[in-house]
Amino acid sequence: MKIINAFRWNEGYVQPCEIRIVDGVIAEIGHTLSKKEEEAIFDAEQTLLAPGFTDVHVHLREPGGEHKETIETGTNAAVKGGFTTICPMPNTNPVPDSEEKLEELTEMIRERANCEVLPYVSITKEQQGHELTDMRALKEAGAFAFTDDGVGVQSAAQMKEAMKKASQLHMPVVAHCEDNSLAGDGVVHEGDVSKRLGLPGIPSSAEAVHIARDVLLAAETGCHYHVCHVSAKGSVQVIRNAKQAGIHVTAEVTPHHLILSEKDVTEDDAMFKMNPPLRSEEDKRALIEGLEDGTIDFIATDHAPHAEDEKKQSMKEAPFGITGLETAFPLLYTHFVATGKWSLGQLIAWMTSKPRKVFSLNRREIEPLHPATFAFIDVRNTEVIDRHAFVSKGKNTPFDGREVSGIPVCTMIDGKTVWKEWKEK
Ligand SMILES: NC(=O)N[C@@H](CC(=O)O)C(=O)O
Ligand SMILES: [Zn+2]
Repeated sequence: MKIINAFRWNEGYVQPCEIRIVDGVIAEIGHTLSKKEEEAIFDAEQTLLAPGFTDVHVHLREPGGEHKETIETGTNAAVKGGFTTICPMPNTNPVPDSEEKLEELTEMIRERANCEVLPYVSITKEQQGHELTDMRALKEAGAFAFTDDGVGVQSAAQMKEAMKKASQLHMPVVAHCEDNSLAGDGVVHEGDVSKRLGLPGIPSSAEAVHIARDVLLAAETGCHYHVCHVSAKGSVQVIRNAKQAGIHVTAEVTPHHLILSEKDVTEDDAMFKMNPPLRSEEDKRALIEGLEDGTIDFIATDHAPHAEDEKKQSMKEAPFGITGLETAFPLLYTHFVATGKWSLGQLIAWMTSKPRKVFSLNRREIEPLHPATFAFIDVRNTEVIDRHAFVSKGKNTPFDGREVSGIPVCTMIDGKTVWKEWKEK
């Protein structure tokens, strides 16, 4: 039994609060609680309490890519960033595409993870786009959802078949939307930046065409269709129209697509290489507007760690992807909340209740009977992002050197402290 003494966002205001935790669960909340003598007080140093964040799009690289990240280092990065639930993508080696492989992965997670990890499984075997996985068996083995993230499902017929099965199983199909015939060998957005740097471009249509195709298939099959990392204005328009037509489509956007654009890509620097690429200022504005009006449902990081030597290569050579777990909240807080564009409540919802609702996960609120699973945020001090200080193995970020506030300094899961930056008094 202990009492946390902190602040929380409540009915539109930041208010001081005290929370009594009994057996890892919130038992009572109030302005000042009457304390029993034996109760320990956890003084949260005037930090702000949020429910632990949920990120439904991360790459943990284990098995097969342990030089980039492991379940242990990736979940450490998660809890350092205030995340307590993360969903790793199946583009690992091997791909979790069978019951046995999913069970092996689940066992690794049980042994090595430091937060809740809900693994995706693939839509097609080895994510090759040839043969569908046994979706029913995978659901029964505990899959979170189906996706071939890392690549788009190129065949419309195959996507339709997958959606039909997923719909019968009441499981979402989660899509990395990219038509390879349009994306070609592009490495940056096709537009100003590809011309400026003389690099092959990925047009916005490579994404929007897949989304347009898929929302029609979702309408036909009744499937819950979720779009990964939306990056383009045309994609937002297609999703908005589909939602208006009553199609069950949901979507996520990353912090980097909300904060950066092709304008920030000033040289051939692979720290700015990710898929989908940073697009135009107009696209960025459409993403922000789409999130604000509910067309885009929530934020996901697409945490994509890579090794230093891989990302040292040129744009043409280096792999796509940047890390996100340790920088997401501070960047978004600094950029949108500290500037008054969003309320703290909006940002917290886009990182907790909204993704959890879309994927039918248990609610996480700061309310009695909910688990004591929190992110403690320091909103008074600022810090400079130092990629070398990341606990993730991936140091690949375009945000190195940025000054931020809103820093997660402690994370608690079921009443247990799993990450803390300040010293016990
Ligand atoms: N987003 C990326 O740029 N890269 C991801 C793959 C993906 O999410 O598409 C990766 O696995 O590295
Ligand atoms: Zn992807």
